[in-house]
Amino acid sequence: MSESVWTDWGSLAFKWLLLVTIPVLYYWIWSRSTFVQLVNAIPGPRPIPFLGNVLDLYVDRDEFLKIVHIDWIRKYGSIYRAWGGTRPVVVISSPELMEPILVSQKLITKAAEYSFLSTWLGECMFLTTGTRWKNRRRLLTPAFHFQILNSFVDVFNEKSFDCGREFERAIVQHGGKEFDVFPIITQCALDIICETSMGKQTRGEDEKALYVQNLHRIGQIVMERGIRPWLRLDWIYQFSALGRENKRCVKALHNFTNKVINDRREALQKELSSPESNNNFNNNYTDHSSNDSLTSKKRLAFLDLLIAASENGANLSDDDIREEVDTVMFAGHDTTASAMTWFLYCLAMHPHHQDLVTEELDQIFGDSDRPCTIQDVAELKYLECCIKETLRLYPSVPAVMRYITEDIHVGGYKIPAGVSVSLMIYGMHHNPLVYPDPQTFNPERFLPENVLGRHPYAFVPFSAGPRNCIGQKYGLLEIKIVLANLLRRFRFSVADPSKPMLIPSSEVVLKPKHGVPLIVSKRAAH
Ligand code: HEM
Repeated sequence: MSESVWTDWGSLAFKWLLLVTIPVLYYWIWSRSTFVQLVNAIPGPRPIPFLGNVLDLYVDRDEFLKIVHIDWIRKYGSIYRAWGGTRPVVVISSPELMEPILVSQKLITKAAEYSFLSTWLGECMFLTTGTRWKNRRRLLTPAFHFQILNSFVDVFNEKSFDCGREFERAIVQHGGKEFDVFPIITQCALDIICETSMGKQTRGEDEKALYVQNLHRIGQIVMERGIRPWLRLDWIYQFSALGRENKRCVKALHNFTNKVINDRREALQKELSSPESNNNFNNNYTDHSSNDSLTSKKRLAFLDLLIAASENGANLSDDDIREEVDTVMFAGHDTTASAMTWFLYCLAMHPHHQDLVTEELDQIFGDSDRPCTIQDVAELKYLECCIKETLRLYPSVPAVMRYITEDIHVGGYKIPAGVSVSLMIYGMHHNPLVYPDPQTFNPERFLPENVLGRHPYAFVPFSAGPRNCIGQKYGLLEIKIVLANLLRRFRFSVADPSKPMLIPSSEVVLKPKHGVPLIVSKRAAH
């Protein structure tokens, strides 16, 4: 063998040695850094080099939820850490430890994991931070003012009556047997957000079905990407099957919202150019940061407010508008649809509590078919307890995450800047130290006398602090009116009440993995 062959072999072996040695050396130095030592001072599952705890979490979506929200909290306590490759996440599940992070005016930056949503939602209010977030939040807050919400009550009633008619059709179609109620409720919630916040929209059934299908899939894609660290890298992700599917879903979702915006612009143009128009639209847009303007001018609903703002000099491009519309279309119906579906499921599994809700409804409405009013809503106390207990057991958003921008101390540990913190709403709501017998559906937990003494951050389905849910009041009002109208007319039950309660699938919004099959029957005299 010639000398040059040996030299080639030698240089190849040397290159391989370097290729292995450099990452190992880098990892060894990194693992001794103060950052890693501080994170590892917090208890948590044992990580393996380079992969961290990824293999522990390479499981099905419902199994994932059980591991991170139940098993590891039980094992390591209300604060634990886990490694997604070389990225740490500190996981918190007690009200005392969550409070300082939720109320902080500084810790308002979303964790890097949210960037998986950015091909779809761009730099919308939900994802962005700093001045951009503050400006957007201030611009959009008036669209959720109680005067606006009161004007939506008719739509909430009308759409819940439509939903009732869908249920009647489905009862006949399924011969009185079980059927999945989730699609019917989702349709109702989507119609409501389209008609309230987006102006009157008449979107076709196929179009809406396709939107919901793509939305559902993108929620799953984001979770799947989150538990595969190699897919965090955009240049790998975009060529992967999941990345290509992501692109297809986003295109379809944007098509839908672009049509929503264009149709509304056209409708407004027609209104403005009609002889009866008194050009209220542009006159009604004001910078709501001044209190005078709050009282002096009529308010605009969400999309009208965005369009008016862009036409009146606010710094809002067409993409900016689409991103906010995408966010509110999704956040404003997927969350309420999930909450209403889980509610019907909980009452179907617990007929005694359903009886108490219907007794309350019968006292207020009797046999009348009249719509539900804001005054009725205030009287529906037991219904509200059941809604809260549903949101405790099945919070539509199971966790919120923050990026820690400066070192903080929580629970006796120093969390260094650069870490992601996950605030486990689902985990805390199921933590036996916070709620005794947490798996049991018990709406009495939310009677005023039983709430006394409970930590104010023990129940946070809408998050809390500066980045809480902007649509909280909207969502609760919608849920109450729709559910009141449905329970006035229908009874919900399950074929086999002895089955254990369903475990949800961990997605951006908590979903029933295989739908929620219920038996729906018409109540006597309704
Ligand atoms: C059951 C109903 C709802 C639940 C449980 C819920 C829950 C939440 C939670 C937990 C957050 C904080 C997310 C985070 O920090 O990552 C949030 C934010 C948000 N929600 Fe809701 N939501 C609901 C309904 C709605 C509705 C009806 C709308 C709009 C019509 C809406 C719009 C938003 C927006 C725009 C944000 C981002 C706020 C910001 O970052 O400043 N939500 N929601």
